[in-house]
Amino acid sequence: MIRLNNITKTFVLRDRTITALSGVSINVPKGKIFGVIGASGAGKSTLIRCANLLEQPTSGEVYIDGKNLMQLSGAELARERRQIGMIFQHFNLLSSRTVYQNVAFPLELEGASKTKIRERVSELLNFVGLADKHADYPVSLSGGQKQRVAIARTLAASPKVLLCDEATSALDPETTTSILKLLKDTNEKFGITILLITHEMQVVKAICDEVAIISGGKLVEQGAVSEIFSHPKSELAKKFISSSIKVTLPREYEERIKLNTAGSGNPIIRLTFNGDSADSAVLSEVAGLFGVNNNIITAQIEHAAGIKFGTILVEAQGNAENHSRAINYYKTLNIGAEVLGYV
Ligand SMILES: Nc1ncnc2c1ncn2[C@@H]1O[C@H](COP(=O)(O)OP(=O)(O)OP(=O)(O)O)[C@@H](O)[C@H]1O
Repeated sequence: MIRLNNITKTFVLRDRTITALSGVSINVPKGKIFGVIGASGAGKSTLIRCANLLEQPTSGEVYIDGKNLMQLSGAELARERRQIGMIFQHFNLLSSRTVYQNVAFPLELEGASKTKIRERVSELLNFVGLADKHADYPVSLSGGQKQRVAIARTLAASPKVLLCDEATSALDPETTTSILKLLKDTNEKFGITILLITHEMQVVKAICDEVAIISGGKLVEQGAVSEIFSHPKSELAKKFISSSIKVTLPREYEERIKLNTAGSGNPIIRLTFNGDSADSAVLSEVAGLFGVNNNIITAQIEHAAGIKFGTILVEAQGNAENHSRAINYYKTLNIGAEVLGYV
């Protein structure tokens, strides 16, 4: 549905030339949600803006639903762009229009009848959960509500494709979750293909089917989310994945490890689960097999595209010989086991 072919974009400034994108190709199948992740300055915004030619690539091709946008006349491109919705980090609502009038705007441009507008706007406001706010102005809405209006407005034009430019970056975590759910519902209910850019692996994990990782304007790695999470190849992919897992040893344990210079006692072990790890009741297994009981200190286990991964920090009890047997056993199950110290 969206195919960016060997896209290069250079910006020529007075004193230098910036290569924002260098030979980037991505292919987003119909009905999928595709995430592009990268750090600040990686080229994400430039890439998504190339997808509807808000930014004209220096070279390469942009196909939407089989049409090469770069070969279209101005009028044809304008028509095609109506099929490509876009939502932004800062919502871009019309402040002088009510919620209803914002959502009605694309339909008015199309010349739809008042009845058709009324029907469609009320359907969409129900869909985004804002039917009761129809007469309010954007200024009185929360960030999440504004983004809901922006999504409803974009859907009013019945797009085939939705481009999301850091759509949740200005929102708190709870609101982010609800907007991501709304995007997923939009994808499922209307079959809309979504291309989104983000700097957060949480967003990719929550709703994307496929992901591309970019850095310095180049594509580093791309594939199914389940594949990238289970077998990340690049250092950058590994870094983004670990940044979405925030498990740290409580200070009290750090102090105790520092004080225990003898290196004996109960080991504190970091168990790391990735897509290759056996999905078994491993903590009770090691208790049964080796007499090693584990006291869970802290843990974060996540799911992405059917893959379970994450980290558990445990204090292992029992004797030293059995600890190393248990550690070897974890390794046979592809569970990372690192001793952080002893308490
Ligand atoms: N209009 C422009 N003129 C000149 N340079 C630009 C322009 N737009 C982007 N760039 C440069 O291109 C590079 C990629 O920028 P881009 O905004 O695409 O990155 P990004 O990954 O979206 O970053 P962020 O997450 O900070 O928005 C940066 O070096 C940026 O300075």
